[in-house]
Amino acid sequence: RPKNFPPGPPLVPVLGNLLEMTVGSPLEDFERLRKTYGNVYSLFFGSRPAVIVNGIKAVREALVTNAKDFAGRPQGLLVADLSENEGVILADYGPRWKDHRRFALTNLRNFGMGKSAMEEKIHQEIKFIIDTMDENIGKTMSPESMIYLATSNIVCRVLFNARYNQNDDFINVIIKGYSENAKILNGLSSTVSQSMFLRSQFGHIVLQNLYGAHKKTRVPGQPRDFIDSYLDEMEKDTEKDSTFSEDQMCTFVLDLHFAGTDTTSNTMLTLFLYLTSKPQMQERCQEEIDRVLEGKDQASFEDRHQMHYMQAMIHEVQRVANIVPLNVFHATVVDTELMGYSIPKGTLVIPNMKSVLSEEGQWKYPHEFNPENFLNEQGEFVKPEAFMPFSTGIRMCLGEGLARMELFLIPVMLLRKFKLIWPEDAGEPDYTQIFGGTMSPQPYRIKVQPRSTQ
Ligand code: HEM
Repeated sequence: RPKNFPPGPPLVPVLGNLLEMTVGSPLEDFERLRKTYGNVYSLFFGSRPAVIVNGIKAVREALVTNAKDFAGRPQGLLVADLSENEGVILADYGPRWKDHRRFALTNLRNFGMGKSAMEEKIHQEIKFIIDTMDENIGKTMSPESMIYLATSNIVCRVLFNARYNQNDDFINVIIKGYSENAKILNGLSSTVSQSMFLRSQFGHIVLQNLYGAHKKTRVPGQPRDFIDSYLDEMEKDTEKDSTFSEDQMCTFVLDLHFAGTDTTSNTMLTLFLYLTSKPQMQERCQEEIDRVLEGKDQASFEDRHQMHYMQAMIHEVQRVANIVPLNVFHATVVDTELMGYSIPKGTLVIPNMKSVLSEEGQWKYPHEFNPENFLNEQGEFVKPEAFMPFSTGIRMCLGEGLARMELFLIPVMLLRKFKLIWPEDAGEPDYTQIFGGTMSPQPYRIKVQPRSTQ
């Protein structure tokens, strides 16, 4: 270890600390090592050093106080190499990332994020979910593909001004590939061919179908969606060192679609798992929803301020679901310091989000599922500082506004109409998660009944 580098377990030649890690589920290893070496420690994956950052104090010092120093993405990991530093999620800190992040934020807002225009897009998709659930009344169903389709379509409406059906190629090829891709996004395991296949398929679909069609029908300066806007930007920015290009656009659009679909749907699926298997909590949400929405056709995002328990339930699910458990890996862009240790430029940095989302001292009930974690003594919704499933600092999730709208409107509208029942023959609910770059719940089925009050 370099001088004043964070401590860690002894190194084995060639392997470094790889023998310390359990393949497929390193989260418990990270927690065990934290107890021995403290909140900032180091591990060597082969010869590559990594610093694991735990607990709110250290995570904030890295990602907020020293935000720029820690805003890079590791280079030389398999998946980052494949995307050749394109897109936004894995792009290293620099002009290309900055331009595209700014473009994404501006256009998400222009196409409705945080506004009623986005609520409308979400409500249109909710109608399709309700139709699917109506068709399944009295039966048991797996909610997985229904939820994936809805979250994918909400992002597609913004990116391409389009939605897809269950049988479209787009959904079959892309969405099914995501569960594999999520596991390799951080380069933890290496189904590289899968990722390459996915990227080339997606590139093909975007370039051949969407891009071509957009080019023919667009009116410059009057963008209908992200792709039109990107084309405007490419025309505007004709300087040699422009960071906007056709190739770049493909990865960028894939990034936004992937980031917006996989995370949101796995969170939503976890929410439905808890709502279905904890009927008393479900009923308490429904009482609140009925009271606040009385006389209204549909919920609006503003209604959340009157729905303290529902909000607490959603946030508690996000806390325990810990959907992006090791964040997206960061890297230092200069020689810097963290909690008194020296961290050289280019070091891989892994913020361990679980260590914050269940940190003792930050939560009333750090180790159990309990919406009271987000309620004060008056029963009002409060958000503790340690709630950071979207990360924090200058690289934090740029789709939080959209995700929060979906995570509120979809369950509220469904709980208003349907009772979700844990099937009698389903056995005990299994809350253990499947580990990956994005965590997912174990597959489960629900039984759907119309609400008697409706
Ligand atoms: C529940 C849903 C979501 C969760 C939990 C989530 C979480 C995260 C996390 C932890 C990061 C890494 C931040 C960092 O590196 O410090 C991230 C990055 C990102 N997210 Fe999300 N996200 C969600 C939904 C979305 C949605 C809906 C979109 C867009 C449509 C989106 C787009 C992105 C993008 C583009 C990045 C990369 C930002 C950058 O590198 O500068 N996410 N997200």
